[in-house]
Amino acid sequence: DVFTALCKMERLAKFEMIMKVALEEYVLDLRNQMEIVPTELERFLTDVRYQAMKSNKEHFVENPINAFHLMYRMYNRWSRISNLIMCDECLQNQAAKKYVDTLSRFGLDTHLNATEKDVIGTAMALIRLWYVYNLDTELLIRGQIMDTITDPLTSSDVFFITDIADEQNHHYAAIKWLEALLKTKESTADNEDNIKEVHVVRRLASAYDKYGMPWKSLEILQRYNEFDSSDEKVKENIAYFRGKLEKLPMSDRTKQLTFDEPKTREHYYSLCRGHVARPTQILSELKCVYKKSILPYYRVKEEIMNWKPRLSILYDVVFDDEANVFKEFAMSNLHRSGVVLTENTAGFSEVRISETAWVSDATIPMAKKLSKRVEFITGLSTQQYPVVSHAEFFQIVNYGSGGMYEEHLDPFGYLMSYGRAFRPADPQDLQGSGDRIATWLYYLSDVRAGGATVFTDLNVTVPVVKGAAAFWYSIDRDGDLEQTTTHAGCPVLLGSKWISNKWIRETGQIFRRLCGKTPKAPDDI
Ligand SMILES: O=C(O)CCC(=O)C(=O)O
Ligand SMILES: [Fe+2]
Repeated sequence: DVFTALCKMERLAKFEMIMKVALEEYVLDLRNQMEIVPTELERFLTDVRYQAMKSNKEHFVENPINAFHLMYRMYNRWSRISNLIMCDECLQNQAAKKYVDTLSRFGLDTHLNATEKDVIGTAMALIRLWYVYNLDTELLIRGQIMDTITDPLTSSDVFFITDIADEQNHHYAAIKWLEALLKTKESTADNEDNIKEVHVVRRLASAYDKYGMPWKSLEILQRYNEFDSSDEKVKENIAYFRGKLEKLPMSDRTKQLTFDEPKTREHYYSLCRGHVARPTQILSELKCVYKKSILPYYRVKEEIMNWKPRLSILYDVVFDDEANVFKEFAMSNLHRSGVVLTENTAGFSEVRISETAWVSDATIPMAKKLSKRVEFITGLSTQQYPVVSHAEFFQIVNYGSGGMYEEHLDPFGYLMSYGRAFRPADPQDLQGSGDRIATWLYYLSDVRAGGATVFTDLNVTVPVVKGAAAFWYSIDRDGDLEQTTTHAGCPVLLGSKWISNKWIRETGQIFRRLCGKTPKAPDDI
């Protein structure tokens, strides 16, 4: 997959530049051979010249609308063009051979090519961002997200996106998007793609019908017919819906359009938007301190976000060049992030859209350095041994377009002993090192918007601040799970989010995390 990591999408945008050059050469060669250049190819080349100029700019795909445009073009248009050039008999042609050669000379690996899953992934990203951040649908279609503006979504883009939304049971979104598209159609004379207002009207009517509101479909069509009665299809549709409605009992005519995202996630979304206020009583007890480390000369800026369980943000704990070393390492080692799914199985799932690389302290000196820093600041051991380690390898993560990680707890053990039926992926490892006692999360990048780490029980939103780290205990001093450390990584709205996790295990901390005066005493690090 490509959509699952922003850095892969950036590579894809660069890849397109090379494809564009190869295509230009191909057209030139055809002309020199006095061959006919297919009009589709000519038209595409004009478009792609203009597009690739923009998509080659840095940070381009960090905008999810751009990410969608790029993927859509790659999957739908480039693949058609490639088929056109590389058909069996065409490959006899010198120009076509050269085209293929140029691509392979640049080592363009096929797995970087966009697949259907990628286009769907970037379309779903737009839907997700729209409902999580309450984005204005019309503005979004016009290409605006917050204060950034880019190429609008065309009518056929919106048709594609709403089809995906419908398939994935986001019917509310599909209807709202079509309604907004209709409004933009009404307010502009734009009729690109030959998609006219009437086409949108009929789609919207059909979407309402599928949703179980055929009377709304009828209403929409009738309204359109009053204004323009020349369309025969609309008249047919009106007759069809009249007939359908007559057969429908009155009791089935009451359904209204309602927001269909699970209610349980609404709180998580509010936190992502930064809209949850905490009680003044709690806020008044929080503070910022210069925290002592285990080195006598080293102190760090700590913002305490919660006392029990202890949750803090540490500032200026990783420098830009250090973060770059991690990112560089990760870029060539990324794989889709896994999650524990069921008994004994780990896997990929839609709850986590990102890619991951693991790095041990022995692999690169920077990993050792940053591990040690965690140890200096927290006082906990991060020592790695061949068998039983005190902490895990660093997990470096890059999120994808609209990428997020839904609510979860970091320790594995709760899967075993806290009422859930299934066991962790690697019980042997847990027997040796114990469970994840604490999480240290380095923020290796800034983002323009979104992507906060939110704690849904504590009502804490930790923003993405490059150079900072979040640190919290997931298991209390008594060895019990801190259920309230349930947290999530919010969808990234604008930007490329990089983090690196260090999970600290129970073993090795016995003389480092001392008991409190009472079994449940808050941590005081
Ligand atoms: O990306 C984030 O903000 C949270 C990530 C996280 O919770 C995890 O990787 O376990
Ligand atoms: Fe986590």
